[in-house]
Amino acid sequence: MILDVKDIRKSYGKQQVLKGITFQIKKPQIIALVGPNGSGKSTLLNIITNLISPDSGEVTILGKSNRNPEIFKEVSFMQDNSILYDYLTGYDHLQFIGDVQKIPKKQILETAEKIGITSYIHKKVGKYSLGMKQHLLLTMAIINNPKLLILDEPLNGLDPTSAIKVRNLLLEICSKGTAILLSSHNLGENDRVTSQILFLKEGNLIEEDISQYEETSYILTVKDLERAKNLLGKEMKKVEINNNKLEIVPNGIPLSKIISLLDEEQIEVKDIEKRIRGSEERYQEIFMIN
Ligand SMILES: Nc1ncnc2c1ncn2[C@@H]1O[C@H](COP(=O)(O)OP(=O)(O)OP(=O)(O)O)[C@@H](O)[C@H]1O
Repeated sequence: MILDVKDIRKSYGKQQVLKGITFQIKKPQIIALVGPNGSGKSTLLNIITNLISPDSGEVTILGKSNRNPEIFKEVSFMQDNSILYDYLTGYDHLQFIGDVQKIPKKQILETAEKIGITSYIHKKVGKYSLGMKQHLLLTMAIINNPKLLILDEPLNGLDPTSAIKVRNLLLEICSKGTAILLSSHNLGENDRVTSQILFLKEGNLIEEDISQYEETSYILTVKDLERAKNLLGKEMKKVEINNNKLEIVPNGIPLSKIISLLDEEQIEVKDIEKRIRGSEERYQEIFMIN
């Protein structure tokens, strides 16, 4: 077991932010923690990493209590950039962690190279852009090759190129045996890297596998709707007529096959629209946004 969170409760004054949060991470995988602003994501991550105490409940990481300082050799937490010192360089920050955790300089420089911060590593952090700070924070979080990596909004402030790079890096780190728990508002990005989502709603957790609800569908404008529906209905997971268009959930059957089936019956396709139902749609259902 990598992470075992049991019945965590936390209130600030009369506001009950977490009402009994329980979940586990059993194997290396990427899990996203999702919820509206103020839903308690940071509070939960801060409790898991023992930065704040819960009112009740327990967190066990790799078989040890999260209050045991030993675990932080194998767990990293990437927080927001307020923990950085403007008057120190990126390398100063990395060296500090390296000294505390006895990480060789070579490993520090290799990690910096991998993330792509080498060109500005000796500049003062006060001169860094938001994206450069995010990259430094990520380097700081992974230099000890943690077994559990916890990231609060890792893609915040990154341009698309950097976000893709970080996403690929997270997938690579995970494939080498690190479990990753991240909070993120970027739902489309989450779908690309995560296998599981923890939706935090009104202090409770709704835990879901993305594969449960991720679905590709095609909306086809065709000449002969009924005939097309009867033809494809036998082979596809779902075929419906909505607003004079054919909605198809193909269940793995490629679009080219759909087109050729229709073509064989001389049914003309005038337009095709692809829709991917992912965590964004699920988020709307859970948090009832119209
Ligand atoms: N130290 C504190 N004292 C009082 N209330 C707090 C404290 N920290 C957080 N809160 C309140 O607890 C709730 C949850 O805050 P938290 O920062 O955990 O949410 P979040 O989901 O991380 O939000 P965001 O997406 O905006 O970062 C909010 O209503 C917040 O105002």
